[in-house]
Amino acid sequence: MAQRGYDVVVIGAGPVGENAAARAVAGGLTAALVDHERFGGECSYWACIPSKALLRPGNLLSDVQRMPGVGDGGGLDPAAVFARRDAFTHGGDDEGQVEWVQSAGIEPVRGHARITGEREVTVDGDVFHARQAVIVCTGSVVRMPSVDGLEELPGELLWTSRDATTSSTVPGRLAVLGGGVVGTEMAQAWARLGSEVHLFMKGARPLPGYPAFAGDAVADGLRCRGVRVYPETAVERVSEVEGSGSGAVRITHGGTTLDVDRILVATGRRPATSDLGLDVVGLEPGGSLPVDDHGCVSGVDARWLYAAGDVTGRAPLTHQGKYAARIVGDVVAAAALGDAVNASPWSEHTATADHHAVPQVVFTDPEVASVGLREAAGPGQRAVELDIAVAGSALQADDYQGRLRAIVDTRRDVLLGMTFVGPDIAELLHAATIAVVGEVPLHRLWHAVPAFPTISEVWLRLLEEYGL
Ligand SMILES: Cc1cc2nc3c(=O)[nH]c(=O)nc-3n(C[C@H](O)[C@H](O)[C@H](O)COP(=O)(O)OP(=O)(O)OC[C@H]3O[C@@H](n4cnc5c(N)ncnc54)[C@H](O)[C@@H]3O)c2cc1C
Ligand SMILES: NC(=O)c1ccc[n+]([C@@H]2O[C@H](COP(=O)([O-])OP(=O)(O)OC[C@H]3O[C@@H](n4cnc5c(N)ncnc54)[C@H](O)[C@@H]3O)[C@@H](O)[C@H]2O)c1
Repeated sequence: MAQRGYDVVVIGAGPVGENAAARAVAGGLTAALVDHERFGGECSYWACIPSKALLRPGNLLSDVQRMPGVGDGGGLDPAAVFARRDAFTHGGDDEGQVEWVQSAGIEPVRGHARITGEREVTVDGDVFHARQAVIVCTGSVVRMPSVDGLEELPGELLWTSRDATTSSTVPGRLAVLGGGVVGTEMAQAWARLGSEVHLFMKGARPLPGYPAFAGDAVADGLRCRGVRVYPETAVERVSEVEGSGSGAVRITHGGTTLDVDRILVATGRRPATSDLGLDVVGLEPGGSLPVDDHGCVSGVDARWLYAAGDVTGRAPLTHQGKYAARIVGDVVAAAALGDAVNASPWSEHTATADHHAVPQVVFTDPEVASVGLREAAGPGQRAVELDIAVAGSALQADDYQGRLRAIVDTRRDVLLGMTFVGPDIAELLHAATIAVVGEVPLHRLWHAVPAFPTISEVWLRLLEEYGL
C-alpha cells in the first residue's frame, strides 16, 4: 500500500476534472487526477462529441435539401458517418488524453477512487493525501425509469445514451423513451441514419423546460424526418418478443403494442456518487454534492472538499462544468497561497453565471439555443417574441422558419434571457450570452448594428418590437 502526497487530488478525469486539475497546476500546485474508466470522461467518448458527430451530417443534409439548385444531397452513408465519429472519439482510446494530462503537469492515476478520510483518497489500496483539497468531478450516470419489464430485458435490446452514441449498426426500428435533450437529439440522428424511430414522452411536446414554440418546432422537425412522436404517452411495459430470433422488444402503451428492434432509455441522469465514500464525511451516497459559488461542498467543515460539473446538480453541461472547474482550481490555488478568495458576484472566484446565464444548444433540426430566463418570472419582466424573418434567414434557406423569445428587465432595460429556435441558429447564442452577462442596456445594443444580410439582423427587429 503506497502513500502519496499532492496539493490537490481530483477524482474524475472528464472535461471538468481535467480543467480543475489544470487550473490548480497553473496556480502553482501539484495535482493527481484519478479516473476509473477513460480520461476525457463521458463527454469525449459517449456524449457531446460522438452525438454531435452523428447529428451534423443529417443537419447538413437538411440544409442542402432546403436549398434549390444544389441537388437533393442523396442520403447519408452510415459507414462514413460512423467512421468520422470514431475518428473524433479515437475509437475509445484515451492515451492521447493521458498524454495531454501529463504535458499539463498533472499526475494521471488509473483506478477507482473513494474518500477515506479528511483530505484523504484511496485508489485501489494506494492512499493519496491532499494537502490542500479534494475536488470531486465524477459526473453522472444514466437514471433508469421504473417501467415494468425493463430490468428483465436482455442487455443487447436495451440502449442507453452510450449505445446510441457508439453503435455502428442502424436498428431497423428504434423506440426512444424520453423527450428531453438526449431523446430528441438521438431520435433525430438515428432517423437520419435510416431507423424508423418512435419517440415517447410524458408531456405534450418534447423539451419540456423550453418555451412551447421550441418544443413544437422540434416535434415538427422530427415528424418531417419520419419520426413518430407520441406525446403524453406512458410506456407501461416492455418485454422481449418471444421467438424473435435476433431479438425484438414489445412496447405496451395505452392498450396497444408496438414491436421494435431496440429501445433507447433517455429519461435523465443521476450524480455518480454511490460508491465514493461520501458516508465517511457525513454525506448521503448517491445524492448530488451541493456546492457554494466557489465550488466548496456544503456541509463539510474546514473547506477541503470541493466539487464541480454534473456531480453538483448545477447545470449539467460540459461548458458550464468547465467554467465551475476553472473557478474551483483558482479558488483552491488562491487559498493555498494564503490569498483571499474574492466572494463578489462575477469575480474570478465566483460562479455567478450559474444563476443568470447558462447557455445551451439542442442540436436538433431546427436547433434550439437558449441562455438565461426562458419565461418572464415576475413584475418588471417582459417577454418579447417574434419570428426570425429577415433577409439573412430568407437567404439562408427557402421557407426558413424560426422564432425567438427575449425576456427583458424593463426596469433596468437589460436582457435577462433569450431563446432561439430555427435552422442554423446555434452560433447566434453567444451574442445573447454576452448581452445577458454584460447587462448591456438595450438602448446601447441599438448601436450594435447587425451585418446585412445575416440572421443576426433579427436583433434589430427584436429591439424595434421592444419599442426602440
Ligand atoms: C448523449 C449526451 C450528449 C450530451 N451532449 C452535450 C452537449 O452537446 N453539450 C454539453 O454541454 N453537454 C452535453 N452533455 C452533457 C455532458 O456530457 C456532461 O455535462 C459532461 O460530460 C459532464 O462532465 P463531468 O466532467 O462533470 O463528468 P463526466 O464527463 O461524466 O466525467 C466524470 C469522470 O469521472 C470518472 N469517475 C466517476 N467516479 C469515479 C471514481 N469513484 N473514481 C475514479 N473516477 C471516477 C468517470 O469515469 C468519468 O471519466 C451530453 C450528455 C449526454 C449523455
Ligand atoms: N446539447 C446538449 O447540451 C445536451 C445534449 C444531450 C444531453 N445533455 C445533458 O445531459 C443531461 C441528460 O439528458 P437527458 O435527455 O437524459 O435528460 P433530461 O432530463 O433532459 O430529459 C429526460 C426526459 O425524460 C422524461 N422522462 C422521465 N421519465 C420518463 C418516462 N418514464 N417516460 C417518458 N419520459 C420520461 C422527462 O420528463 C424528461 O423530459 C441533461 O442535463 C442535458 O442537458 C445536453
